[in-house]
Amino acid sequence: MVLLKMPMLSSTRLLLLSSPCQKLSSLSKAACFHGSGQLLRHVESNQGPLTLASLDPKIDTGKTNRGKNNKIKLETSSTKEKMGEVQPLSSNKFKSVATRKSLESALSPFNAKSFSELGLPTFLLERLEAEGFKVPTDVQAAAIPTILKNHDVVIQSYTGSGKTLAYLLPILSEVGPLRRKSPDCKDEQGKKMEIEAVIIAPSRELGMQIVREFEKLLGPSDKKVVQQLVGGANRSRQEEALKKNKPAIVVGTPGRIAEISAAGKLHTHNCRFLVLDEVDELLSFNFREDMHRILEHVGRRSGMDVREPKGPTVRRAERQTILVSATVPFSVIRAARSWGNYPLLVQAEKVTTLDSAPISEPVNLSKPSLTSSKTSNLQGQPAVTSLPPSLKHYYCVTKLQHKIDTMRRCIHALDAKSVIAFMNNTKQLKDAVFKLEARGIDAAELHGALGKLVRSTTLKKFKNGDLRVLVTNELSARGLDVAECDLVVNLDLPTDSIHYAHRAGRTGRLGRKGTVVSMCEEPEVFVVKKLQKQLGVQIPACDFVEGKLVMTGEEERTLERIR
Ligand SMILES: Nc1ncnc2c1ncn2[C@@H]1O[C@H](COP(=O)(O)OP(=O)(O)OP(=O)(O)O)[C@@H](O)[C@H]1O
Repeated sequence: MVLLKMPMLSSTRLLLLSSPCQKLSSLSKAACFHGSGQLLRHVESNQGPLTLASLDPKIDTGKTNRGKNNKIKLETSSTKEKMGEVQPLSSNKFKSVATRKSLESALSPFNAKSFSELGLPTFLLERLEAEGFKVPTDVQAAAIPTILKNHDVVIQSYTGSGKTLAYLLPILSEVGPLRRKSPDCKDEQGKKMEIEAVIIAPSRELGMQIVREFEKLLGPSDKKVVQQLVGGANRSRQEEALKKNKPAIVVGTPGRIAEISAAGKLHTHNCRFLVLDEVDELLSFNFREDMHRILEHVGRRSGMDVREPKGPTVRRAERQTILVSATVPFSVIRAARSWGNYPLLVQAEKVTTLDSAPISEPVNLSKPSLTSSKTSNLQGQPAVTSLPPSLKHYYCVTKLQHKIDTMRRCIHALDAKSVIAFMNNTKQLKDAVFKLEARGIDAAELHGALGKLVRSTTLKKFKNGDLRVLVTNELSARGLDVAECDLVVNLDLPTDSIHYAHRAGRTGRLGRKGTVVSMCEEPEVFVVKKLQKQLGVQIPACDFVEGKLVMTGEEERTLERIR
């Protein structure tokens, strides 16, 4: 077998403006990334110098009863480069993958210990066992002890590597019926229950998925401990449920959480955990006002002086802030420094200071500035691994009017069972579905303009395998977890490398195999080349001939030379 190895390059945000509509959305997002700092009340200078000694994980941070084995391994730099692998066509089997059993050990994210070594309470360990979670993933093994030690964290690890449980387990260790009960812990019956953890996600689908993950571990009798507060659902019913069930954990979208909070129906001043899942998306312009309210209110007691000296050795008087995403641009690092208390960066199995974080400023690659000094400075920076190592990437040049036909040939060539196809323009999704169905492929559209019932039903059908293709837009690019998805097709190229990473990450989850095929017209090939460079992955040209995927570009000739 011939392997082509190439070092990962810095995953700097790209701005590729290929249509007026994309241009607008990209620009507004870029504006918000730059502008998010203006939201912030605390400035960096409040925090004092950050030293490794001050981060000593063995120092007691105020809470008791922590596990003994949860020392945090701090690394001061993240300069190890990971190697991507590209295999020649002949070695590809393109089998569809349906179950956890099919994890490839070489690419598996499970190199860690057992859950019992991470300092989790017994009840929770029992629930994990019962639900079939046997071994923590690398990011879980690093993040769980760090959060249990009260550190604010930024968790960055590639898509499908288990980031949800990485924050959910430490929260359940401290909040709700599975928690570690310490002597001073008040009984629920003796004390008015308050919200102790708030989790924010950018979409209703992702919010509901997180709630299901909580419910799985809480079990049927305790599932009211968590409540979803997502948009699109009946607000007064949600407010009534809050009053009646007194949940300890709420999971929701920024708009709905901010709305209920502003109405005085959500009491979060004593909240201990604030999680922003897909934080880079939550920093976008669309969520700006709601996020401002949430960050100002959750876990912030009135009268508390937020300018008090901070430090990991000080008993926490305010919330613990946990920021999570597969992509961490500089705006997130800046936000973490401003909102957090000595935050640490957890990247896969490593825990480092934010100082050693790779900094990625947006670079507009629609201009011919690739060789400018700014770009060349980025070359030496460590790679940000946002993509699962098990993914295979290809692009296929095809005329606009032939894209659906090319996709049909792609699905058959790869024998793909569960496909997510992304388009940029919502209005074109229906037409794509119509054409796929005309070719005998079960498909449905999913986007934000559909009613909540249609959205839930479509997603359920896709997860159950009743639909072969889900045709969607950016709504489904973030967080959506469908284990069986074995192919992602970009019917339109994404606007930048961050969007590419999240779309691609819907397949190849948790070490499974997955393929990403981007369809483009000849004049767009340069965009693929730039994505390839930014992401540090090989994206060879391919076509689908006689029911097979064949590589057609210079990469194939390179492979021939190596052979
Ligand atoms: N330790 C584990 N053992 C087995 N399965 C796990 C484990 N941890 C997580 N999973 C499962 O792996 C899948 C992917 O996890 P999750 O959605 O948290 O990934 P993620 O890193 O948040 O991805 P994304 O960046 O796309 O949101 C989920 O179905 C989850 O239940």
